[in-house]
Amino acid sequence: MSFSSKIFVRGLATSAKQWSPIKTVTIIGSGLMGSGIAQVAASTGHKVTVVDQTQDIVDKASASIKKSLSRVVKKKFPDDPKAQQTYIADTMGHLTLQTDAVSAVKSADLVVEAIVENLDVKRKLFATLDEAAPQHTVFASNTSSIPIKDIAVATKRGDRFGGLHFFNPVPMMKLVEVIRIPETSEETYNALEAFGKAVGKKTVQCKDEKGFIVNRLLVPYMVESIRLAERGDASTRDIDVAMKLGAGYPMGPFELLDYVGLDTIKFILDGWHESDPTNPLFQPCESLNKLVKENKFGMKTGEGFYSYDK
Ligand SMILES: C[C@H](O)CC(=O)SCCNC(=O)CCNC(=O)[C@H](O)C(C)(C)COP(=O)(O)OP(=O)(O)OC[C@H]1O[C@@H](n2cnc3c(N)ncnc32)[C@H](O)[C@@H]1OP(=O)(O)O
Ligand SMILES: NC(=O)c1ccc[n+]([C@@H]2O[C@H](COP(=O)([O-])OP(=O)(O)OC[C@H]3O[C@@H](n4cnc5c(N)ncnc54)[C@H](O)[C@@H]3O)[C@@H](O)[C@H]2O)c1
Repeated sequence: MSFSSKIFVRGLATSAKQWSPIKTVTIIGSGLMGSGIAQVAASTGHKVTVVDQTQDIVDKASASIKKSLSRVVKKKFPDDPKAQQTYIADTMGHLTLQTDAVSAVKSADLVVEAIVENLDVKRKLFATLDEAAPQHTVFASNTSSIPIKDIAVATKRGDRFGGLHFFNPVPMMKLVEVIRIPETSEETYNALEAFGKAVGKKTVQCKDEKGFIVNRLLVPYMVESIRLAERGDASTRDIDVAMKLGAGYPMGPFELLDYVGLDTIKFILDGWHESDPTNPLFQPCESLNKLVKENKFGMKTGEGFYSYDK
């Protein structure tokens, strides 16, 4: 085979690899979001490896995925226990949970990061994975608020980097936002969008701007709800009832704040205030700061705007 045709074939092979659908996925972070993303990827036939820091954490993630699956199958296969068990067994059969991130990316087509919302920790992780993952592997972050470009700079694969922003709870929320940075190649964007659809979500595309689409609208709405209560215009309960019955929302803003986590919302708001200090929507919120200072993060700690049985 001539030299030029070898280049041509290799080129096709390389680019063909970038065009082939994503089949093997590694998810780093098995918390609220990582376990949900793993669940929907495994239940749609993808080979999934989930990584977290300790065996105890991944064991807990396995239990939480099984618990969520048991809720899903009751609706998917009503009155058919055999089909329910088969679906759960097949999904769990596609899942490997471990604590070694480097070995977990060795044969990944896609790596989705869903670890703590901390830029330095995300950058450190991606820099390590960039050395370990194959050339064709696409990287994506599930970050709520950090610009994807600020994470991607830690790697040498900006053309194979994007954002996949899923919503909580992942098995129930039908949307995934697909975010591209200027370097994201067409092949990468197409692969990310196809993966979002393959796991059963509706995809939307947005620029790498603050909060992408949903959070840019939802976080200010939730914080404005707190300011409305701070002014004494209405109680948290009445504001929740009003938005559920008056606007058809499944949860009121204070229920949602406690559901997503007050620490997460404060992190997002503080980041946006720092980068745009005069924007009235991003001004610090006293009640939010007080609850977070008291470690009252909402459902995850048993108390936020409301109290929960832990
Ligand atoms: C900040 C981030 O970056 C971005 C975000 O994520 S912002 C947050 C986005 N998410 C939202 O806005 C969530 C809004 N809330 C909702 O959509 C709904 O309240 C909800 C889907 C969470 C719960 O559904 P709802 O009908 O209100 O109540 P619920 O009785 O808990 O669930 C009904 C059924 O849904 C299914 N379900 C709910 N949660 C589930 C889960 N985690 N796993 C599997 N199935 C679930 C179950 O079948 C459940 O029936 P069951 O209780 O008999 O098992
Ligand atoms: N909670 C939400 O509603 C929501 C929705 C969409 C996106 N997000 C984003 O998803 C990401 C994860 O959020 P979450 O709510 O699942 O958090 P979480 O705290 O539930 O889970 C984070 C997990 O990452 C693990 N982790 C941290 N550092 C790690 C490392 N270096 N290597 C491996 N694992 C590590 C932690 O042990 C933990 O299990 C964040 O970037 C967040 O902004 C959150």
